[in-house]
Amino acid sequence: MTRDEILSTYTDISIIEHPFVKHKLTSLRDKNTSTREFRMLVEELGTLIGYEATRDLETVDTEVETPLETTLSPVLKGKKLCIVTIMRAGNGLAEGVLKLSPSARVGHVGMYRDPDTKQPVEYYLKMPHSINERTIIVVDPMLATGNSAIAAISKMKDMGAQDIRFICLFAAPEGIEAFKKAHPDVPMFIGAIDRELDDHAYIRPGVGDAGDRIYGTR
Ligand SMILES: O=P(O)(O)OC[C@H]1O[C@H](OP(=O)(O)OP(=O)(O)O)[C@H](O)[C@@H]1O
Ligand SMILES: O=c1cc[nH]c(=O)[nH]1
Ligand SMILES: [Mg+2]
Repeated sequence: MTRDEILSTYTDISIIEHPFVKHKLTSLRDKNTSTREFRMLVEELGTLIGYEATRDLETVDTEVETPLETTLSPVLKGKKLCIVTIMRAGNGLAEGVLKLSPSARVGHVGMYRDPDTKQPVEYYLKMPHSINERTIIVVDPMLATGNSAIAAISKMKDMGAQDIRFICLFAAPEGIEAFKKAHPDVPMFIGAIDRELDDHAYIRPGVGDAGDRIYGTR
C-alpha cells in the first residue's frame, strides 16, 4: 500500500505534519547526529506527538477558587494515563510523553526482535494496576514488520486494556497494514510513513537501529 492508500483506508491513523516534528525527524535520519542529540530528539518528539495523541482526552468541570472568586474549570477526567514503553527504544519516547502528564503511570514491555525470525522475544513485563480503567499509550519509535507492537498490544488487551493508542516515529507501510489487521480498534499517531522494509526488515530510508542510536550500543 502507498502512503495515500493507507491514509484513505484507515481513518484513525494520524501523521503529525507539524514543521517542528518534520525537522526533528530529519535530524534523526542524519547518520551524523550524535547519541546525545538523538536521545534528546526522541524525547522531544515524544512530547510533540504525545500532545496530538491526547487531544481527545475527556475533561470534567471542577470548582476552583481563584484569588477573586469561585469558578468551574476543566480538569482531566478519570484515572491517570498509562504510558507503555516497548523497551528499549520506547523509553526515550515515553519520557517525552511523561512531560505532558508527569503523574501518568508507566508500564514496561521488554522485547527484542529475533534477527532471523523477525518475531519479538519478550523478556520483561510490568504494568500498573487497573489498566482496564486507563487510557493506555503504547510507544515505540519504530514500527517495521509491526510484530513487536502487535504483540505488546495483544498483551495489553489480554490484561484487560480497552482504550489503547499507539505512537511511533517511523513506520513502514507493511507494518501499518499488519498492525491494522491485528488491532483495527487502536488509533495510530505516526511521525512519518517511510518507503519500505529492506531484506533485514529495517525501515528504509529510516534511521537504522533506533535502540542502538539512542543508547550508543552496537
Ligand atoms: O516492527 P518490528 O519488526 O517488530 O520492529 C520494531 C522493533 O524493533 C526495535 O526494537 P529492537 O528489537 O531493536 O530492540 P531494542 O529496542 O532493544 O533495540 C524497535 O524499537 C521495535 O521495538
Ligand atoms: O528500521 C528499524 C527496524 C527495526 N528496528 C529499528 O530500530 N529500526
Ligand atoms: Mg534495536
